Formats: sequence, structure tokens, C-alpha cells
Amino acid sequence: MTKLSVNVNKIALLRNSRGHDAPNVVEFARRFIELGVTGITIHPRQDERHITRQDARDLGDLIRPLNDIELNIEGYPSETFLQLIEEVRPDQTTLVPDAPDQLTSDHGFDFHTQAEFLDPILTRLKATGTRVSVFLDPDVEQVKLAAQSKTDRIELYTEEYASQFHRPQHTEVHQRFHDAAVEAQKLGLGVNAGHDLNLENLPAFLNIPGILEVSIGHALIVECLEYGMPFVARRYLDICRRSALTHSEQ
Ligand SMILES: CC(=O)[C@@H](O)[C@H](O)COP(=O)(O)O
Ligand SMILES: NCC(=O)COP(=O)(O)O
Repeated sequence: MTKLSVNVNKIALLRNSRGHDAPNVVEFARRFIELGVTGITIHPRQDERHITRQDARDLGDLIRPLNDIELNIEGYPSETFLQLIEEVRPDQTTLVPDAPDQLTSDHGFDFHTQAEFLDPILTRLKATGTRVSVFLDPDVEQVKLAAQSKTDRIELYTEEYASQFHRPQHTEVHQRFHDAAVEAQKLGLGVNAGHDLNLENLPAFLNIPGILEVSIGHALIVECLEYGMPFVARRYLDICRRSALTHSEQ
């Protein structure tokens, strides 16, 4: 079975918009775990626009004692990020090549030009005991180069799969993800995937054999809002219906 790692960045984004600790990121992670989710993903960005470094420490404290639950920390391997990993020691670290001001992750590493940069970083991370994964586009050539590095896994960047899902070229795009995943496994790499996966596009993606983990955040949180709407709206309306009418409304 493919593992689901829920990305709670967007819980932190809501929390930060009000300046106090609600919604509480650790509490929401705990609730997802109680619902059967076996992984939590966070992507502490340099500007801490959503997940903070303290959130990473707090989630580490929550998850470390729990058997079979994994914390996956994603991010650009800056010195600050590497020190955070050395401190928190998550089960998995996913390296992403994004710039500090980037809106969201939008490409994988290029092993033609970045293998040398990554090599000492992979050595340093693996010394902490974390499993290392590297964010990658679905490109068989990149997969072959990644397999020559010290990474344990790759995470296929699925934005293209998601954005082409309803277009005619979807079959060709799906085939590329399939080929990259199969090649990676043949070469001994584990394969994760993520970005813009959702309830609609995930089933077909998981026809690709051997995907170990999907990390899903943005759509999953939106879907929680969407499918939770009827319950919450009903409860507010019930309360309002029970209210005493004011003199002018009677
Ligand atoms: C690495 C990756 O794919 C990202 O999807 C990411 O973790 C999302 O980051 P934001 O929540 O900052 O868009
Ligand atoms: N690694 C991908 C991830 O954690 C979640 O991405 P998204 O679902 O927020 O696009």
C-alpha cells in the first residue's frame, strides 16, 4: 500500500494569518494520525511564511515516539535547513531546489549541473540517520543520474501530471511518470510523489507500480474544507435558527 503523508503547510498558513496559535499545527497533525494517516510532511520555507522552524521541532517531538508514523521535512538545503534536520532528525528529508522567494515548488533538481553540489549534502544528511529523497522531474535521464548519487529515494514532481489530467496529452504525461518510476525502482531507488495530487487525479496516478509514498497538502486541505462545509454550515444555521429575534425583526 502506498503511504499517505499529509502536508500541513496550509494549516500553518491559516494559523499565521491571525497571529495566535489557532489552528494548532501539532493538534491537526495529531488528528490526521488518529484518522489513520501514517506520515506528516512539512516544508519550512526560509521566510517561515507557513511552517516555522519551531513547528518542525514540535512535530518532531510529537512523531518521534510514535511507531510507524513518519515525519518528512522538505526544503532547499541551505545551512539553516541542514542544521534543522540535524536537530529534529526526521524519518525522511526531501531536498527541493527552490529559491527563497518562490511561490511554491515548481521543478526538480538537475543532476547534470547539481550532482556535485548535492553530494556532500547527501553525505551530511545521511550521517543523521534520516532517509533522503530528492525532488525530481519525470525524466529517465535524471533518474539514471540520481541513481548514481547517495539518495535513497526520489520524489516525482507531479504538477504536470495534475495540470494535464483533463487534457488529451494526459496519456503521454502519465507514461513519462510511469517510465521514470519504473526506471528508478530498477536502479534501486525508492519512489515517492507529490504536488497538486488530489482525490480526483490520485487513483490513476497510483496505477503506476511501486509508489511508496504520496505527500499531499494543498488539495487535501481544500477538500477538507469542501466536504466539511455541509456539516459546519448546518450547525451554524441551527444555532441562528434558535436565536431570539430582536424587536424590529418580529
Ligand atoms: C515539494 C513540494 O512539492 C511542495 O509541494 C511543497 O511542499 C508545497 O509547498 P507550499 O505549500 O509552500 O506550496
Ligand atoms: N511534496 C509535495 C507535498 O508535500 C504537497 O504538495 P501539495 O499537495 O501541497 O501540492
